[in-house]
Amino acid sequence: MTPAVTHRAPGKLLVAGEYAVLEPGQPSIVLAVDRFITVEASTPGDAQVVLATDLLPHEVRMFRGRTGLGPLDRKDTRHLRGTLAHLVSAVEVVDQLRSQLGLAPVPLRLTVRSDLHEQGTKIGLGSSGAVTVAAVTAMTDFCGMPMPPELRLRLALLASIRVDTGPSGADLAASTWGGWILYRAPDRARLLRRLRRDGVAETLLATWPGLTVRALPPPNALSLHTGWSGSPASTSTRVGHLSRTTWWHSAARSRFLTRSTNCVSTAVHALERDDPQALLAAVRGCRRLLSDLDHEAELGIFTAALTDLCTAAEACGGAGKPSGAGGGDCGIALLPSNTDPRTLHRRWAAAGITALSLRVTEAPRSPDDVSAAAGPTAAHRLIPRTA
Ligand SMILES: Nc1ncnc2c1ncn2[C@@H]1O[C@H](COP(=O)(O)OP(=O)(O)O)[C@@H](O)[C@H]1O
Ligand SMILES: C[C@@](O)(CCOP(=O)(O)OP(=O)(O)O)CC(=O)O
Repeated sequence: MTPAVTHRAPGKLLVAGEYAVLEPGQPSIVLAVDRFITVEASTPGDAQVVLATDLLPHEVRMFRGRTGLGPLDRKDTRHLRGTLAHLVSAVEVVDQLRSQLGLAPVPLRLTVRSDLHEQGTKIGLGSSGAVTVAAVTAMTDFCGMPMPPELRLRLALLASIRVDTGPSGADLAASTWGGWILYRAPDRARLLRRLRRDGVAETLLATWPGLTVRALPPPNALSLHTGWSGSPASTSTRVGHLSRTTWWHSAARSRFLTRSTNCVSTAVHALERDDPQALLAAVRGCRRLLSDLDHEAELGIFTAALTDLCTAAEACGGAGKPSGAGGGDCGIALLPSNTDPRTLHRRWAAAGITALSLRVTEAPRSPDDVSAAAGPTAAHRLIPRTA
């Protein structure tokens, strides 16, 4: 029996560039934190595929059909489009890749444990991205086809866009590499069309215009703090709403994209020069940008808790902003390292915000380890060890 393989992928926080990063080629800064989703890939009992996650009270046994996975018990059908959508898509993408490489599907059990939820409630650390990266990595290792990070990111992106072409994939990049990351997204709608036309293997190795991943140096003189607003928020609702507004089709959108690019560039230069004051100014700029977007497009980004979170960070001499789509979930604050964070945490507690004890995960050893530019040169790495 093939030995079980376990992989854990970290959650993420967005430092700069949210909403703008939805546009292919627009920059964002994302970082990975030390809360994880863990996926074990192992040999199942009597079904071809078994998915077990702590989000469901029972495991779901499945068969492999001509068009993908189906549940053995029809009562489980609803889970395939809901809670299990990302896991199912990850399995189907790896199955398609193996089939295109002339390899048989591998009997598979995936067992998932999430630390990105509090009592079953997501806290906004990118659980869909982390579960996809962890599942793809555990599966490809288990099947004897270990891959370099850039191919794992691409497989995870393909799995993700089969569920929804909306999300940028910034969470996938942070979960794949860890540390502070500069991320630009590819055109997901175009990728999905290509995936349907050419299949996984060919799409995986094509050039993906717009996609960039680069490691950034962490700031040395600032501490990072994360506050949980206590309420979960639906990112897809906000992103879907935005694309239907008149704002989306107006000149205001291109002004927003230009301002966002400037904010991210200022933050990147501040990180590269290790200039804490410049980074704080850039993060305050990101807060103002999101606030203007909120007013213009009426997205409900700034809840009372998220506004309090930012105000408290600035009152303590730092900078704060929502992380991601807002409306709830988390926000971040950066404080000068010589500032006692207890004042911030007291202010947050008074506003009903929970300070989460999170640290940035270890970064890639060198920026050269991070490259999403893998094209056809990576083809040989697809050939599995056991083939
Ligand atoms: N522990 C888990 N097990 C299986 N799937 C998960 C798990 N955590 C998240 N997911 C997938 O991610 C989806 C949640 O995505 P989303 O609402 O975007 O949350 P987040 O903001 O944390 O990414 C779930 O519906 C499910 O498909
Ligand atoms: C709006 C965004 O640019 C940032 C959203 O970040 P969130 O952290 O809100 O997303 P979830 O991981 O689903 O919680 C959308 C995106 O980049 O996909």
